[in-house]
Amino acid sequence: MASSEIDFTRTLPADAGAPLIDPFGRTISYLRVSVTDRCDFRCVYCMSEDMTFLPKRDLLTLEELDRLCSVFVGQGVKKLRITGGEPLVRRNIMRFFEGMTRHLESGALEELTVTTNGSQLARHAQHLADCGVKRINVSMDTMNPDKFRHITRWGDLGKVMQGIDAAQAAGLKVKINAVALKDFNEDEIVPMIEWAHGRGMDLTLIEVMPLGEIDEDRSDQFLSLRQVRASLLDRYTLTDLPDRTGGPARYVRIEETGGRLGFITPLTHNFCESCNRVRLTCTGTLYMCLGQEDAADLREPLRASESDEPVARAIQNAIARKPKGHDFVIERARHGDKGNPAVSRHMSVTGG
Ligand SMILES: Nc1nc2c(ncn2[C@@H]2O[C@H](COP(=O)(O)OP(=O)(O)OP(=O)(O)O)[C@@H](O)[C@H]2O)c(=O)[nH]1
Ligand SMILES: C[S@@+](CC[C@H](N)C(=O)[O-])C[C@H]1O[C@@H](n2cnc3c(N)ncnc32)[C@H](O)[C@@H]1O
Ligand code: SF4
Ligand code: SF4
Repeated sequence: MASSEIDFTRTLPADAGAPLIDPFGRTISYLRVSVTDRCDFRCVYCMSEDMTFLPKRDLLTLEELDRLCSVFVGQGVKKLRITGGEPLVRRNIMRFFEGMTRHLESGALEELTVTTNGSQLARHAQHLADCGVKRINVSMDTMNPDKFRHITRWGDLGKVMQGIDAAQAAGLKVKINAVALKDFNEDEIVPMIEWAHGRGMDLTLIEVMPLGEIDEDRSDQFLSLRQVRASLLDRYTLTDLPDRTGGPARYVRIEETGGRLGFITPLTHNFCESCNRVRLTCTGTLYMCLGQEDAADLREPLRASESDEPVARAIQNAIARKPKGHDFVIERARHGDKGNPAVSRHMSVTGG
C-alpha cells in the first residue's frame, strides 16, 4: 500500500479502552490535531510574513495520522478537531476525514470538526458534511475586504464568504471566530454580531495570546474582552448561558438578536481547571497544554512497531505529565515582549 493511502480496515487497538485521566483528575476526551503547519494566509497576530515551514519528510503521513487518531479514539477521545496551519491546504486531507467517518459510525467518536480560515471551504464544504462533520469554525476578523487583506497579509475575503455560503448550503453549522484586536476591529464587533446572528451563526471573540514570534508587538494588538463585554452592555442585553461546547468559550445570549456570543479569554479568565484536551502536531508531537512547552514525541513509538501498544503507552505517559494550566502573563501580552513570547512556538504549530 502506498504510504499516502489509508488502511480503512484498521480498527481500534486491542488494548483500547483505557481512559486518559491526568494527575488532576481531568478526563481527556478532546484531541485537537494540527495536520499541517502551512497556511495560505499570514495573519499578523499568528505568523511572521517570512515563515519557515517544516520539510515534508518530517510530517506524519495521512495513514500515520489516521492510525494515531484511532489510538486516541480507542483511549476515550470523543471529540476530534482538525486544525492547522490551514487544514484544508494539506494535500488529500479529505481522505483523512473519510477515514475518521468509521469512528463516527461506530459511535466511538461523537464529534469530528474543523477550524479553518475558509479560503478552501467552497470546494470542500459538501465533502466535509458527507464525512459526518456537523459544525465548523471559520476564522474571520473583519468584514472589510481591505482590512481583511491587511490582517491576513493577502487573503481574499470574497473567497471566505463563498466558503461560508457553501458550508451553510451543505447544512453545516458555522461558528465565526474573530480575534479581538485593538484599533483594528473594535468598531466592527457590533456589525459582526448583527451579520453573524442574522445568518444563524454564533460568533466567538478571542483574546490575543502570546505564542510565537511575529513581526508586530502584541501589546499593540491586545484588546481585553472584559472591556468589550462592558461596552456591549450599552447596546445589548446579555444573558449568561451555561452552554459548553467542550471548548473554552463562555457564551451569552444577546436578547436583541437572539444569537450567541462567545468569549475566549485565556488571559483574563482561567478555564484550565476543566481542561479536557491535548494537541497533536503534524509531526506527531503531543502538547499537553497550549500554554506550556512540555511535549511528548509519538512519532517514534508509532513508527517503531506495527503494534499500537507502544504508542498507546506513550500517550498514557504523556497524559500523566499534563500540567495544571498555562503561565500566560497578561502584562506580557498587554505591554508586549515582542522578542520573548510566553511560548516560543506559533499558534499554527498546535492549531490554537
Ligand atoms: N488557552 C487556551 N485557549 C484555547 C484552548 N482551546 C482553544 N483555545 C482558543 O480558542 C480558539 C478557538 O478555538 P477553536 O478551534 O474555534 O475551538 P473551540 O473554541 O475549542 O471550539 P468549540 O468546539 O466550538 O468550542 C483557539 O484558537 C485558541 O485561541 C485551550 O485549551 N486553552
Ligand atoms: C491557528 S488557527 C488554525 C486554523 C485556521 N488556519 C484558522 O485560522 O482558523 C486557529 C485559530 O487560532 C487563532 N489564533 C492564531 N494566533 C493567535 C494568537 N496569537 N492569539 C489568539 N488566537 C490566535 C486564529 O484566529 C484562529 O481562530
Ligand atoms: S490564524 Fe489560521 S489563517 Fe491565520 S495565519 Fe494562522 S493558521 Fe493561517
Ligand atoms: S491553557 Fe492548557 S490547561 Fe488551560 S485549558 Fe488550555 S490546554 Fe488546558
